[in-house]
Amino acid sequence: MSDILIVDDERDIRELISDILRDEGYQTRLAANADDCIEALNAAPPALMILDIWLKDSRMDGIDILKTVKRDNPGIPVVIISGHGNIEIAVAAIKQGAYDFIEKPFNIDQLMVVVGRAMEASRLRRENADLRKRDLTTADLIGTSAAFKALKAQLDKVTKSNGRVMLTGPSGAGKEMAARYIHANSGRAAGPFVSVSAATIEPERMEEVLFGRQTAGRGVEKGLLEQAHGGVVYLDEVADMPPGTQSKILRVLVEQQFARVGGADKVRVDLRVISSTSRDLRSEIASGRFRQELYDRLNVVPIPVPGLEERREDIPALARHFIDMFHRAQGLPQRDLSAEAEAMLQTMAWPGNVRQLRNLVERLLILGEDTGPIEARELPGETEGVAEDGRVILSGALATLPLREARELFEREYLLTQINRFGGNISRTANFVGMERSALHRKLKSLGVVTSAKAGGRVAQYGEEEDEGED
Ligand SMILES: Nc1ncnc2c1ncn2[C@@H]1O[C@H](COP(=O)(O)OP(=O)(O)OP(=O)(O)O)[C@@H](O)[C@H]1O
Repeated sequence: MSDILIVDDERDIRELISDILRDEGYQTRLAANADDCIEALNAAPPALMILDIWLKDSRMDGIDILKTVKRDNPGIPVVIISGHGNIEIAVAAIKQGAYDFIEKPFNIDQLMVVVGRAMEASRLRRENADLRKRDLTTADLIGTSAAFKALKAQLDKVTKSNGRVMLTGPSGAGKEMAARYIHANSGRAAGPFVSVSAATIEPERMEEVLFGRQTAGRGVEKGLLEQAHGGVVYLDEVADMPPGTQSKILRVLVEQQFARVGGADKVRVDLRVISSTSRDLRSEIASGRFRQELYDRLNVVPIPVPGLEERREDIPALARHFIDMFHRAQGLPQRDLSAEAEAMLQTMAWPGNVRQLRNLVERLLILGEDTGPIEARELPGETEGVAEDGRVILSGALATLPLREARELFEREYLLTQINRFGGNISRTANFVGMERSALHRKLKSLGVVTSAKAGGRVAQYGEEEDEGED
């Protein structure tokens, strides 16, 4: 990401700019029209773009390309080249997000000043983004539960080797985080960590994205595998890999080398492969969707990553960790968690695992109060209920109480609800809940529930006795 993409329909001009910049030590890539430009952007985002406004034989002009870049790659600074006297267009381009402009004809010094400034801005922006990303992705793994400790012990063991690791576990449980942990604590920590999400790469572009491209005009554009040289390549959700990609990856693993698209040279890269799946690969293999040979090569050390519900003990520490993180990275308020909110978080269902917790914390910090602890009432309307798998979901209020008090609260609310359902009719209620009428009366009395025969409204309540409601 330290090269400059020069987009100009006039060959002399783009080559002149390129020569000047290369003399100054920059790497350049050239594009003559919108299609070449978009292709180059997709192959790898450059550190800077120099873009001519008028492009002949191009399906988009410079302003349209600028808009596309600002939409898809807002971090790339774009310097516009405008014709002499076209100051309005240059101003319009700046409004669309261009970093600066140079007017034709320009001299070398002007060009170098603008490019120097833009590259510096780009470097700072990247550094910032990297810092933020590191903050969000490679922070220490949080957890003290038994399930987490078992995971950590396995991760620590594999940091010392170079073996291929397959992380399994539900989505959002922290598989990529675990892979980053292995990388950061291994001998490859100084090398790159490159994440490949095969499902999101268009199958037609897969080879180019993975293996890179080699052309006479543009030289070498490194693919993801080459970018990961000396480090770790993380194959995310391998079960989502189209069959063609599975074969290609398998061949690289077997041959330990590959060729770039359009190139004959064999490229050898030094990689550690860590992959992940949230699906059962054995059944994917059985149904013919995943190749057994690839599975055997990737699954050298399988490590299961537990879902959040298997490590509820870690939820408060994780929630506090995310509060700190969002405070530092985004300036969101640093709030504590009330005991009820904490208990409620620990009893909720977490189908989206740690990611869901992180998103919830972010939402609470954005939408909630600026000060004071996060309270249970701010949490999503999860209350007691019976989950699909038959487990009871408890609210924070119940979860913080001793059993006797929790049972009393439950019984009172349960019986109130039933009496109201049956319109205050104690016989029918007793029949439904499976108690003798007299026993139910005693129970209600001990719980402080009074019933009222008044028509309409809530006919049973907790509190002062009004009259002996009867059927
Ligand atoms: N133990 C942990 N400590 C701190 N943060 C964690 C931990 N586990 C996961 N996270 C955070 O939870 C979020 C989801 O984790 P990650 O992306 O690693 O999950 P994943 O299992 O790879 O998900 P998917 O399979 O959907 O890609 C990330 O923001 C990550 O930083």
